[in-house]
Amino acid sequence: MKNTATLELRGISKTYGNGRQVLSDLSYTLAAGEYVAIMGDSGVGKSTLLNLIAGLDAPDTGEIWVDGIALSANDDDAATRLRRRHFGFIFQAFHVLPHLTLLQNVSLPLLLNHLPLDRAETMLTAVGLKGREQDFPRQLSGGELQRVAIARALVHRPRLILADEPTGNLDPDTAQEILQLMRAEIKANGAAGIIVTHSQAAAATADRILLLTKAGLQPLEGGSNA
Ligand SMILES: Nc1ncnc2c1ncn2[C@@H]1O[C@H](COP(=O)(O)OP(=O)(O)OP(=O)(O)O)[C@@H](O)[C@H]1O
Repeated sequence: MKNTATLELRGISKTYGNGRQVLSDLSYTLAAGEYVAIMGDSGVGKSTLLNLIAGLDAPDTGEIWVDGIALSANDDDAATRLRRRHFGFIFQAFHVLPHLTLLQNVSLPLLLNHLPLDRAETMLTAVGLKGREQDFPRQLSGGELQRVAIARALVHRPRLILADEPTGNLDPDTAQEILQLMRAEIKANGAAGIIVTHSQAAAATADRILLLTKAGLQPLEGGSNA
């Protein structure tokens, strides 16, 4: 493993077409094995930041480096390969595919990355869906679907896990179990993770809590520091 930061943000700025500047000259470095929560007022730009890191949108200025590779230096194919192999997304927008069984859905990142498929079943069990492998997404509740999305995001042991309100539609006990699973996966794989959340309980499962304001990302007390 290269001895570089897993994620490095250098002077990121983003203004939307309507002239609204959301992020201004934001810099931050996330090391391998680090798990941070980002909190902040509604509209401050948390999802915008996560979308930029995910490569779903491009910053106006600045660079985003993942494992020593600049995202902007990648052509589209290379960026897609990097994301597919190294990223795990837990976003509301990343729907579970309706025509695939749960097992097929969770197997997808393994298939695309030519990895052994057996971990798909393990991950479904880890999120409490053992015995539901052959079910289709339409047979699941919203919370169960979210757990499938989480299993799919973690199954290929990504280097960088990005989660936007991952437990928003889970009951508190299940949310805690899933958050601890996310944390355990990040730590076991020497990955890095960012969770964006309004929930203090969810944020407290990260190593550190960062507050996003107009001034940038500032540390806040309250992470688990474990
Ligand atoms: N595609 C877009 N076009 C124009 N403005 C946008 C776009 N996406 C987001 N915004 C604006 O940018 C600002 C930041 O939005 P963002 O979703 O990043 O905030 P957030 O901190 O994640 O908020 P919340 O906690 O409410 O989810 C908001 O004022 C929003 O209206």
